[in-house]
Amino acid sequence: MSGNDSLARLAAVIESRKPANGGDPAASYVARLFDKGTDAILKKVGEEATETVMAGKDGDARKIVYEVADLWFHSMIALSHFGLSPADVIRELERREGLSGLEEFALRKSQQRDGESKA
Ligand SMILES: N=c1c2ncn([C@@H]3O[C@H](COP(=O)(O)OP(=O)(O)OP(=O)(O)O)[C@@H](O)[C@H]3O)c2ncn1[C@@H]1O[C@H](COP(=O)(O)O)[C@@H](O)[C@H]1O
Repeated sequence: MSGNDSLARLAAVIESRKPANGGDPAASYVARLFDKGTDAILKKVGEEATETVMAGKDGDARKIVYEVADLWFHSMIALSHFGLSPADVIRELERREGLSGLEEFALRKSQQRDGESKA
């Protein structure tokens, strides 16, 4: 079983918790978060990112995995809220495959300079 399969299965469960798909805030954590709306969803992403940083500072491998799982889970709820899916993120990572971050940075800077000189 690949990680992509688990992410796709979780994404389908998250999708099923949307109000339009009959998600019940009384019975589901995900449905409750969708019901609370954008600010609540983004707040959870921020909290879990902070908790990931704290776990990293502690250097505790078990805690890091636990907090990153929370962060991925809440990021997936945010993606779904905005009509996106893990497949969109995976496509973007695949697009970047083999392109060094330093090369990409240099390319972006030169495109910005070109844009500025044309303006
Ligand atoms: N992977 C998760 C998952 N990870 C974390 N959580 C919940 O996310 C909530 C927020 O976590 P926090 O650590 O912030 O804890 P908290 O309860 O807010 O408390 P504080 O720390 O803020 O005081 C907790 O209630 C966790 O149980 C999750 N809830 C659900 N899932 C998956 O989503 C599926 C659907 O869940 P329901 O919509 O609830 O059926 C489940 O079958 C799981 O596969």
